[in-house]
Amino acid sequence: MSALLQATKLGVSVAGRDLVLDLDWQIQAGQCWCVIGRNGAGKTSLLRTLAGMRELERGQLQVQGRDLANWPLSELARQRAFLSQGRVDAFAYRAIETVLSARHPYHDAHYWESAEDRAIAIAALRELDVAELAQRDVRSLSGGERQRVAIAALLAQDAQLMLLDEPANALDLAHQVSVMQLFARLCRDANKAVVMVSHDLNLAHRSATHALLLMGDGSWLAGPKEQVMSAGQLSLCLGHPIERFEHGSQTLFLPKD
Ligand SMILES: Nc1ncnc2c1ncn2[C@@H]1O[C@H](COP(=O)(O)OP(=O)(O)OP(=O)(O)O)[C@@H](O)[C@H]1O
Repeated sequence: MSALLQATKLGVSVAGRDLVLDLDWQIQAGQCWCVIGRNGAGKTSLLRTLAGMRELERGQLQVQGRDLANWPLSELARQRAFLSQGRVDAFAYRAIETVLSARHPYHDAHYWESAEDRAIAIAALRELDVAELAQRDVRSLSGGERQRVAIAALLAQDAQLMLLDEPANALDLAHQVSVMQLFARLCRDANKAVVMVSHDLNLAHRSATHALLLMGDGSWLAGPKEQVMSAGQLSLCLGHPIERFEHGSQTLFLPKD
């Protein structure tokens, strides 16, 4: 079976600087990838390229064996969803409306949302613990509440591949843990795949099965997390010495003084 996403000799550069060089990478159903790198290493640029929101400069990118450029947009939107970092709401939409808008890729045959769309949207808001905010103007929500509504919309889109730029951003501790557990569960039990950018090594290690380290000079390292998330590799990647500890069933990473 084809990989959900396959990059071959993929290159990403910005303003003449190579951020990612010759990336050969496959994402399979059931895998949860975290993307790690220091500020400016190219994580967002890579994610936007994978989502088709940034022009493919070098190499090949295939979704389920078909070149990304050859996917009709609404069909692609049923296969992959993208959660961007930060959002600006200019208009007075209710939270439920922003989640329902994620159902548009399923509306080829009808304009208005169906009862099923509504049920899916409400279930997604409940999953993210924001059902009671359904009728609120999104502009009145706190940063963390708005982020959870955005994740609810992503769930309602029901794509197999989810590309997430810092999904735990702005969330309190309890919701950081529950959201990361949710993505891990969707990969493990619902055959989804996740690629998420994270600056929190401990949370990332708990939920991910695999890791992609971007070294900032174009080089990269990809593989199962136990191979890739070593203290040495992470120290190199993040430009600061890091220690790795095993604590019961948990792995912890701490920066050295
Ligand atoms: N339009 C642009 N012109 C010049 N440089 C840009 C442009 N867009 C992005 N960059 C630069 O490209 C680099 C990669 O940016 P990117 O947002 O992908 O980094 P990142 O790894 O996601 O960083 P962070 O951890 O800070 O979110 C940064 O140095 C950024 O300043």
